[in-house]
Amino acid sequence: MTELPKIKYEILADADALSKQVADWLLDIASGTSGTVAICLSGGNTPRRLYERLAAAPYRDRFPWSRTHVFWGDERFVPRDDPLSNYRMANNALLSRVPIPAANIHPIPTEGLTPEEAARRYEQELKSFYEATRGETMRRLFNATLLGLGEDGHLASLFPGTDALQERERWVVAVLGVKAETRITLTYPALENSSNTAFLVAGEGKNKVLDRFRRHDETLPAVRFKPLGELRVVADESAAGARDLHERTQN
Ligand SMILES: O=C1O[C@H](COP(=O)(O)O)[C@@H](O)[C@H](O)[C@H]1O
Repeated sequence: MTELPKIKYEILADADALSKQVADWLLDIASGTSGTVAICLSGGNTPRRLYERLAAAPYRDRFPWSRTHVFWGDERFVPRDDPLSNYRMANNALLSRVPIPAANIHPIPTEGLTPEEAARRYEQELKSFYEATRGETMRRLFNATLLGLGEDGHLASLFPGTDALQERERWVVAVLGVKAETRITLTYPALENSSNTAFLVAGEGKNKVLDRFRRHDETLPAVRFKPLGELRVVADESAAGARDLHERTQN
């Protein structure tokens, strides 16, 4: 039988409480890290409130932005100003509002390249960053990784039934033909190389998939994710369902 990873579940009253919990968690990690802090951001809608919170007091002034680098776990292959762009969402909600150096922002390229070239280029950027800042101390690629849980169990743009799920060498691949727009996604080996990871899960629409996740339904890409560091699931009550309220940690 596959050994189950230890997962910490945190169930918060609503999406606002969820965003505060995750903002505090990120601030703790960043403050407790000496030197460069690398955060892998998620896209979609769920993290928007968190990003807005980080851009406001007290987080805006307390966060060590000057030594923080941000990356993305996945991107839609659209121009940066497209409403679907994960970069655009994070930039509007957070990055354009805090004193983070432009050189510390590492968007997935989506213009002037083929999807395959974009994936290769981002992989090279991640590897260069890793070698420059992580090699000597054997630290993880990311200090913190944020992930969403899609209703079909996808994380980043690792969708059920796709070849990307089998990838163990490449750190970044292009995913064509699943969604209307091509995606660029980090693969399991890159996403798993994180000291701390949190799935952010909010809203009633996530009820069924979160239930399947908790039952370790291995058909879900999110269940097959086995990070090297700590893993937590931070959910609101509508995603978790009332029966979960007294059952907050699971091995
Ligand atoms: O398409 C995507 O969806 C997932 C889940 O988004 P959510 O808003 O339903 O939590 C997201 O994590 C990913 O970055 C995004 O590209």
